[in-house]
Amino acid sequence: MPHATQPASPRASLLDRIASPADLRKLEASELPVLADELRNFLIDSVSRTGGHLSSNLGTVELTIALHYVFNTPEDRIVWDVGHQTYAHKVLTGRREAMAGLRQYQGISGFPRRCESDYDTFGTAHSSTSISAALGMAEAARLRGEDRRAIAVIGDGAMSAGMAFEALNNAGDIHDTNLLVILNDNEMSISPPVGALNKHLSRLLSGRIYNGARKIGKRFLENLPPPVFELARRTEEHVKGMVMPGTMFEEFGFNYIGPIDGHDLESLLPTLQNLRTLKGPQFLHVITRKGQGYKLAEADPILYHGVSKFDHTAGIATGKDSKGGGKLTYTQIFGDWLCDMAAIDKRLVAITPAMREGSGMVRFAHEYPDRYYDVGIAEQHALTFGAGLACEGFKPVVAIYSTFLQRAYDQFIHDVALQNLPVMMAIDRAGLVGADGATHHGAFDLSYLACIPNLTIFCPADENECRQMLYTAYMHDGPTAVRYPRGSGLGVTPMADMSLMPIGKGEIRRQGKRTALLAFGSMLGNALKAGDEIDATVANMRFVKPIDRELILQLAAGHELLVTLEENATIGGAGSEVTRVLHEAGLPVRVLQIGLPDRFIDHGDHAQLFTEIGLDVPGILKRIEEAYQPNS
Ligand SMILES: Cc1ncc(C[n+]2csc(CCOP(=O)(O)OP(=O)(O)O)c2C)c(N)n1
Ligand SMILES: CC(=O)[C@@H](O)[C@H](O)COP(=O)(O)O
Ligand SMILES: [Mg+2]
Repeated sequence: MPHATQPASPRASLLDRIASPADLRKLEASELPVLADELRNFLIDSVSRTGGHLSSNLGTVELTIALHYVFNTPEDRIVWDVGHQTYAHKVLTGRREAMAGLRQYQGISGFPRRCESDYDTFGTAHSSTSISAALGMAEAARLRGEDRRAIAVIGDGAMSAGMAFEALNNAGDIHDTNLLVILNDNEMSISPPVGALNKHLSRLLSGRIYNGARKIGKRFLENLPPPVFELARRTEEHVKGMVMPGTMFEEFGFNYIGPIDGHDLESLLPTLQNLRTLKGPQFLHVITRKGQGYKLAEADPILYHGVSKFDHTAGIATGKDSKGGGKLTYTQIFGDWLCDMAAIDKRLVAITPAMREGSGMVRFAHEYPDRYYDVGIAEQHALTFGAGLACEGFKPVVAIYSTFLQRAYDQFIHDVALQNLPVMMAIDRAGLVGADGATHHGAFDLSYLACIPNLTIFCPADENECRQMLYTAYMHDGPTAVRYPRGSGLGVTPMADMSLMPIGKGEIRRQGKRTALLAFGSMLGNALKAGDEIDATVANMRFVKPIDRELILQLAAGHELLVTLEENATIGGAGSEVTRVLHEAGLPVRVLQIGLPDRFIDHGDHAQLFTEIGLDVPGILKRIEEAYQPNS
């Protein structure tokens, strides 16, 4: 079954013949394993040049080929969950050349996007949306009397989210909806899978022998006329009930088939061909391997889940930090602080919704396994679970990416903040994240958090401030959020000692004239540089809530123009808080709000994106200069 391990061949002959799935369908089925080799080699080479989500893509090469070969795409709709496994799909749907610009500035996205191709039926990147979206498409076809299929391809990690179950619950109840759910089970999330669902899937895997026998039976059953088929199917369920409990997917009303080997085209093709003819909700369980065909990724699928550019013959040097360029990252500062804090306070418990590596919790998980909770892709549950722990006197720290916190908004308001519970959120990836792009930028957290009562919001401007703020937030008796960006900061080495910071107090970092720059968090560095250029006052505001009203009024009294700087949407963010304070005080000072514009920002290098939207130093200076123009 395993095929390629070598770098890309420059003359990938079958691949050369494919500009679209229509070309793919002209190949003989017997040629497809060779195509899979070529495609896999191409992906290894291509991702080594651009960076990207390697392991998941290598695991879905055969499945992608089989789906486009059997189904009439794009008429039949494939919805890829998360969409981090769509590189083979991109190549087969006319974007082979464009892969050179994958995740690069102005290049194609690392995820499916409707604006990129007709074959990208639904934009994804936040997980567990595929079944809902595909169900909507299947229902649209049914309502219009159109004969086409909708297929959701969802991973075992993504399957653990509540939203996937909400969709199953709905879909299994609509008997004549032509929905096919394909569970791509590689027994991995980003990290090893967790939870009872995972155990259920493992039990299904261990029932292979039974299922193998069942598959043969199914081929026979499918050739029977419908009434006899139905009777036989019920008999089969009865027999199965005696052998092993029904799969939970059958209990949800799906016809469950599998598990089958997702790298074996000889199994995949006939199974999909059969499924294509079946009506009603179908569920196919395929087993794949993350990193399949690239030995280094097979051996360490976590390291190769998401990679920067690398030398594919040597692989990624383990331990190389691709996010901070060799400097200490905010994520590492959080991870170290968490362990230090846990050592001095036994009440500390830490929660991650499936982001152990990305959130810097590997060491904590190892050193404090009893106080570590990976709850799966379940942001909503993570917050309310933390609230429950806090009710009983524990001190939960929920580490969460800004973009994924969007999922848990009501849980934070209703379960944490309203009850004033001391749940601390360590919000990583706040601001622009770079190559993942619009779906992953932490663009909105200040806007959606600033309006919530009881919450204290910390914006560290450098690494040491981050450590001290994490400590201060943890010690605070109420809900707190510390937001910090992806990667490294100004390079200020954190002090080992931890001390409380005065809550709601900013500081003046540079005294100048005429213009005052009010920097929030990650914008301090550029504010100081811009301040030097024009001899402006620079304040490190530190808090968005409570905001330092006294400092704002003081700056307003001594300057002609206040400029707020934040790596968050300008609308509703920190700058809006500043203008609100000034408005309430009745001060007619001019304010220029600089932050993320009112549009979704694409992927690309962080510095390029900053230049594009004018958050770099020249951009800031230009906006200030314009503000002083007579008619501005
Ligand atoms: C709502 C949400 N939370 C977290 C993530 C981060 N994330 C991306 S892929 C992934 C693991 C997905 O596992 P699985 O669905 O099994 O796919 P695999 O990576 O194994 O191919 C996670 C947690 C996300 N994309 N969306
Ligand atoms: C697809 C997904 O959601 C994650 O894999 C994400 O790309 C990780 O981002 P970081 O690289 O910033 O951890
Ligand atoms: Mg998986």
